[in-house]
Amino acid sequence: MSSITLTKLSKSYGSSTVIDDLSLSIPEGEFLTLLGPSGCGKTTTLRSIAGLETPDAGQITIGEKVVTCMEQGTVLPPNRRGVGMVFQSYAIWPHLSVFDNVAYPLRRQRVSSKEIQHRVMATLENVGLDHAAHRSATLLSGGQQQRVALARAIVSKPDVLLFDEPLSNLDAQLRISMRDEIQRVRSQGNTTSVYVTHDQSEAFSLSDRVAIMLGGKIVQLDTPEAVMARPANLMVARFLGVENLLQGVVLRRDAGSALLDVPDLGATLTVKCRPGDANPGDRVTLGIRSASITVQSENAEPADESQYPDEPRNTVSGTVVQTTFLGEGAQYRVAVGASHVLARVWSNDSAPLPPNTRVRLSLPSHRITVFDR
Ligand SMILES: Nc1ncnc2c1ncn2[C@@H]1O[C@H](COP(=O)(O)OP(=O)(O)OP(=O)(O)O)[C@@H](O)[C@H]1O
Repeated sequence: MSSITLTKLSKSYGSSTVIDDLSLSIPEGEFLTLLGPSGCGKTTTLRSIAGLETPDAGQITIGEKVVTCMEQGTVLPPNRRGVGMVFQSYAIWPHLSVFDNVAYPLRRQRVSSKEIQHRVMATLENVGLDHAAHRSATLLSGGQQQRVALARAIVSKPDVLLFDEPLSNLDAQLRISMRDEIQRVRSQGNTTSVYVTHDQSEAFSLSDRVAIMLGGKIVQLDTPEAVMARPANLMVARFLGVENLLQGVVLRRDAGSALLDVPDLGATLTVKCRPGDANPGDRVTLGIRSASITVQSENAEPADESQYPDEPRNTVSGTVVQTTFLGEGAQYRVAVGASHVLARVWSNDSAPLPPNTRVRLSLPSHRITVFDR
């Protein structure tokens, strides 16, 4: 187990800056995910930690060891960094058996054959592949090949585990079982881990903290819950798929909340916000997820909202223009004022409301995020 520190890391290809003066500290034992859209520089950052890519500037420390320091010309090769890596493409050797694939890093370290036999079999057992030890690795399914890659990454008990989109080539079901496998293996050794993905659900389910990367920079570094609840800015909100983004103007400000005029909805809304987030006259953008909005037919009894006695519910009226049945619940596109609002209902307790139904939407104030325009 080692901490990882990146200091002022930069990398360009021609005129395109891929990592832009990036600094990041990952404490011992943490599972951190670099999450961002394609091309934002996640893989290049990960490969720089592994020693498979050389940055133009900056320093990387693993534990006490400076593994890259461009200012001093230090670049340790991958096999001297104490890292294990799992790639999207499995990267296992087709001409070797499962056993020999996993044994490979130990043989490079000149570990005795008795010890190799013991450690490889124990690791294969750990990932549920001991029965396949002597099969050719290429005869295994994609999911099993990725388990071989995971076993090979952990067999030498590295200080750090690096994962480059390891689930991308697997189908939905295998993805979940491999994700659980990574979580299990990781929690056994509590190895410091860096994981790269563009998939939010992977990032949120595995990580202690998530670093959102956009354009070669980390724009938000937080727990999964905090990233979901409070995207740092509008670009992060868009990347995370916050469906409803509305324009507003701040009318009034109290200690913990603000009253906003939202002409698109023809309504005023109260939102929770931090001091300094919104001042009277500010033009802002409001973000709210479809799943945070409650939908009710106007003919139904108003919902019991006593669980949030001090919470302004921001109720607005509208007309359903589109209903999409999602298997588990439904999504509604609702015309409110001059705008459309997306709302997601998770329950199948009653039949989905058909188009043209008049509805009440509740937009809980603590679920609305305010962004500078
Ligand atoms: N060897 C290279 N030569 C030129 N350009 C490169 C090279 N490697 C990466 N790039 C470019 O650098 C940018 C960042 O690549 P990187 O793979 O780090 O992004 P990413 O966020 O991991 O994206 P993805 O999820 O698509 O892999 C991309 O525009 C990519 O085309």
